[in-house]
Amino acid sequence: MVAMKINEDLQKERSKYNFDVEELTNFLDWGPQYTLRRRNLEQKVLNVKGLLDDIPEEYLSHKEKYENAVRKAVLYYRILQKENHSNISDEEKTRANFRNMISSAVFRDNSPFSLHYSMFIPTIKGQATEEQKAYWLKRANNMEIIGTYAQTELGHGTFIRGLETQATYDPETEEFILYSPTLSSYKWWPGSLAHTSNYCVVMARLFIKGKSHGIHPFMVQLRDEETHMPLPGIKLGEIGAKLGFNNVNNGFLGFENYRIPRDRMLMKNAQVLKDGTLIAATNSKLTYGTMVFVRVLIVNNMANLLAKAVTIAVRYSAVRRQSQPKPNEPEPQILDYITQQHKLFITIATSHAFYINAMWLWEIYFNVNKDLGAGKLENLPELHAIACCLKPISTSDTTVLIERCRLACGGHGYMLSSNLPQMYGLATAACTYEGENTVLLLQAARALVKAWSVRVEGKPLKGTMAYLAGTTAPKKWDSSVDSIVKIFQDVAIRKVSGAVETLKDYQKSGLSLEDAWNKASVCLTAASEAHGRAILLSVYKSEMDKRTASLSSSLKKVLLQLVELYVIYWALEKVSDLLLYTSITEKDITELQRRYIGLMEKIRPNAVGLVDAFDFRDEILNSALGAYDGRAYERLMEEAMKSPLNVEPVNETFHKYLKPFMLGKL
Ligand SMILES: CCCCCCCCCCCCCCCCCC(=O)SCCNC(=O)CCNC(=O)[C@H](O)C(C)(C)COP(=O)(O)OP(=O)(O)OC[C@H]1O[C@@H](n2cnc3c(N)ncnc32)[C@H](O)[C@@H]1OP(=O)(O)O
Ligand SMILES: Cc1cc2nc3c(=O)[nH]c(=O)nc-3n(C[C@H](O)[C@H](O)[C@H](O)COP(=O)(O)OP(=O)(O)OC[C@H]3O[C@@H](n4cnc5c(N)ncnc54)[C@H](O)[C@@H]3O)c2cc1C
Repeated sequence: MVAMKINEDLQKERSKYNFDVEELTNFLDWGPQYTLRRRNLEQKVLNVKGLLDDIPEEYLSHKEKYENAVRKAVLYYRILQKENHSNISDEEKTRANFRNMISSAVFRDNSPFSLHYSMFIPTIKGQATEEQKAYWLKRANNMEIIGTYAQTELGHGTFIRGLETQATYDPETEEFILYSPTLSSYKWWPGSLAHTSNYCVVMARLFIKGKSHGIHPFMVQLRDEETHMPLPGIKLGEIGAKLGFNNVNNGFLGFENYRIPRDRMLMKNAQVLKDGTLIAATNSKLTYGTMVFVRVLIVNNMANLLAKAVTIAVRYSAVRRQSQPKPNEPEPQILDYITQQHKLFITIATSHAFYINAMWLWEIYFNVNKDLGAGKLENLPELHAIACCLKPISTSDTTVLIERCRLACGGHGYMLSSNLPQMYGLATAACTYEGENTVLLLQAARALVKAWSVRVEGKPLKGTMAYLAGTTAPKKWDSSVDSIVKIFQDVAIRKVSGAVETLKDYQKSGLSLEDAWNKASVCLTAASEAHGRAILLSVYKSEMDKRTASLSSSLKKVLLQLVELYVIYWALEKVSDLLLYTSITEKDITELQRRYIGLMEKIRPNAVGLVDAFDFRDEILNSALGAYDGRAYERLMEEAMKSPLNVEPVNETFHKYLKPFMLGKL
């Protein structure tokens, strides 16, 4: 084997760490056993021939991209499927896959099967009866059928109660008749829907004897299992090219009185009996369960995306040299510029903050799910409220920080071969899908306004809302990390109380609740963001205090530096709130700024170590700029040579257009 030649600057960086990189990798993976599993799986998958692209995806046409993605997806999921056969619980599977990013080695974009795994299977698990599960889950897990989740329509995504697709029960034949009454009722967006899936869960409005009974899930066969032709009564197609997700095969779907048997309604929560009697769900929002699951998954996924982006940007910043601040001295590594550290170190810390919050949120999710299984619904609203804050904050912060990583790589970050633009495309999509961010913050605001009225009644508040019982009096500034975290809760209390007051004032002025809500909605989303930030900061700090107790003192020190950096970064970002709601002075702010710079200096020697600890194989980073060996320039040139335009020295457009044009003949 030829020894890998490592860029000298990177080599030097790697001799400077003052913590154990492997210990941090194990910590991030939720335990060393999961690091081992993840690496074994990566080894198995990435050795499969034909899985990685010779020609980068971006040089393919729209059609070729899809066809290539399906080819690779089949190879990839066959291996994953074998792994899934092992008899482990969903909780264990989640931990094992917490930092599984293999699919980004296979697709710079995303997989045409991602909806099958992220929504189709979870919907069967969450919405089907035991009997239905026994049949459909087996088929779906074996990939005998490929499915998706079709909820959004051309006319409505956010407002689920406004969906128009009809499922009318016919007791004569014991069938549902699916019908799309308008253009706006066409399903629009579901991934894999256009040409990949042959089944899908359709969310449709149930009608029995002319009466509407709200939205329910139906298992619908779309295509013939043998020929893959759309079945009569089904109108299917692809919605076209997008900013990202071009492998994902997002589609449209309409129904022309398409009949399905009664047992195709997923009936765990609500049932339609043969004679058309409806047994309603104990809570109509149980139908929204898959969305809650994916919102939790998204926080997890954002931590992974950020870790990838910052690995690329930090390694590149260690090998890139630019400018000459001191005469007669070599150009510094751009990583030595404080402004560069300001772009990057917060991204490392944010990734950690999201990992820790995602672990915490998964535990809550599993507990609520167990409760639901036992018929206990009381903790569902809190889970929904937390997910409605953390999903928007994690996706919007990730989008901003990936873009910052791209900018940190200068011109080379703009290259698709850096993989940063594609990652931006994936992150910004998540700001919209699975509940548009503003809309989710407004959902969280409903819960906060309710919590405020509980406080006003003098009743106790629970869980993540308990702190809202605190005083609204201005706070004395104290710059310890614990105090700043607490102050973020105080800021949230003030913002919630301010938003409630604003809402009431508008109502008092004669507006209806709905109009007052609309007028107050900027304050309401700000209150939800403040609540979400308070959760993120306090969970990151308290879980880190707990989880680092068993770590070596050297690693603990580095991790707590990142916690402090994160907390101070956000204090400085939200300084206007601190000026409004605490006794902070200009001098305190200057001290915070100095402390922030001091922390970056402490983190600087460990920067490459911290990103090495994310432990992404080069295939997974899939970037010319971020590989372990730091050969960024060589890889940029290698990637450039893959451009189809470099195959011939003179392009035919010269003879066809340029020459006649220059000769004045065109
Ligand atoms: C191995 C490989 C695996 C690969 C994985 C790789 C990882 C990648 C990550 C995943 C990739 C996925 C790819 C992309 C997937 C995108 C899929 C979609 O977008 S799909 C489409 C996604 N689409 C969307 O997300 C649509 C967004 N829209 C919505 O969710 C809803 O319409 C709404 C929530 C906005 C309003 O609903 P509405 O019915 O009008 O409700 P009201 O406002 O009237 O509130 C009434 C009461 O209900 C309460 N409540 C509400 N929800 C819930 C809940 N879930 N629970 C509990 N409670 C809930 C609420 O709090 C309120 O309580 P209260 O105040 O009265 O006490
Ligand atoms: C990449 C991608 C993949 C997707 N995959 C799927 C899928 O697999 N299956 C599926 O069913 N769907 C899917 N979707 C659809 C997605 O879930 C919806 O686009 C999303 O829920 C937002 O709904 P919308 O498009 O109707 O936006 P709209 O609700 O029309 O939002 C437009 C604007 O209106 C504002 N707005 C809307 N309602 C309110 C309100 N009540 N108060 C204040 N402001 C409001 C929003 O904040 C936003 O600024 C996908 C979307 C994308 C981008």
